[in-house]
Amino acid sequence: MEKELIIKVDHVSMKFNLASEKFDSLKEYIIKSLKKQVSYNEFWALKDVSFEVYRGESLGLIGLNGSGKSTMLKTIAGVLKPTKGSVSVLGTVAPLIELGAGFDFDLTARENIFLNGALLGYSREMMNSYYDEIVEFSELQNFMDVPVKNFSSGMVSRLAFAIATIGTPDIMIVDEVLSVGDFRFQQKCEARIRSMMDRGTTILFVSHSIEQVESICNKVVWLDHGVLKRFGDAEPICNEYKNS
Ligand SMILES: Nc1ncnc2c1ncn2[C@@H]1O[C@H](COP(=O)(O)OP(=O)(O)OP(=O)(O)O)[C@@H](O)[C@H]1O
Repeated sequence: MEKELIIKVDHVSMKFNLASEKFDSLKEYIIKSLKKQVSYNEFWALKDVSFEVYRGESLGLIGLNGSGKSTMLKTIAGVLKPTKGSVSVLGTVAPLIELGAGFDFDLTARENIFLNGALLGYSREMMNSYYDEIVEFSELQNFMDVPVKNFSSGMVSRLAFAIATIGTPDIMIVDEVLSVGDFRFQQKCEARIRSMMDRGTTILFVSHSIEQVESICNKVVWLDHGVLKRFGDAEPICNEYKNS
């Protein structure tokens, strides 16, 4: 059977401009900025990165702190536009990047379920049909009418994970979220990710746990200072990474 291309990352480079001097106040920065007196250092977080992902694969991104993993995922999620090159994504994407980022902390958990659903592009009817499943998975049955500002960070993550993983998206981006919550809940999240993979969802996964990457992913991208160091089957690359 012909493999179906689902993501194509084509010669992607990403530049950030970092102000090269310190400012004592926002006012000083704005004035200097308007007078064009602010100088910037160019910083390339990704340098000419290319790889492809096929339907049903699960791709891990590995590399040291600051190597560009999150930046890469954000360009695939469409949050960042690459400075050079292009990213084509052929399917729906569920980004689990900053869990709880779309919450209004003054609203209750129940209200946030519908708010978050709307942000993810889901209708009220769809959220109604998934409501019980979200509550059950998050194990927050007794807290649905409590404002989210009173939740612990683990509770926020549980609710956000339960909302973000409803349905069967073509691609799911999982950035470090398996490190939230307690150990038992992490295992429950991992099981849910596996069942989505079984239903054909392609997973893009970032974790500092190389064991987790090895157990979930069959392909790996290894980034080193924004450069693609290795791309291919997970096992040999993870072994090389562990020994590096
Ligand atoms: N919005 C931004 N503005 C300026 N620099 C940025 C921005 N986002 C990321 N960077 C820089 O780009 C580099 C890559 O960051 P990125 O978050 O992609 O790395 P990472 O591999 O995910 O790191 P970690 O493992 O620590 O999460 C870092 O040096 C970071 O400081």
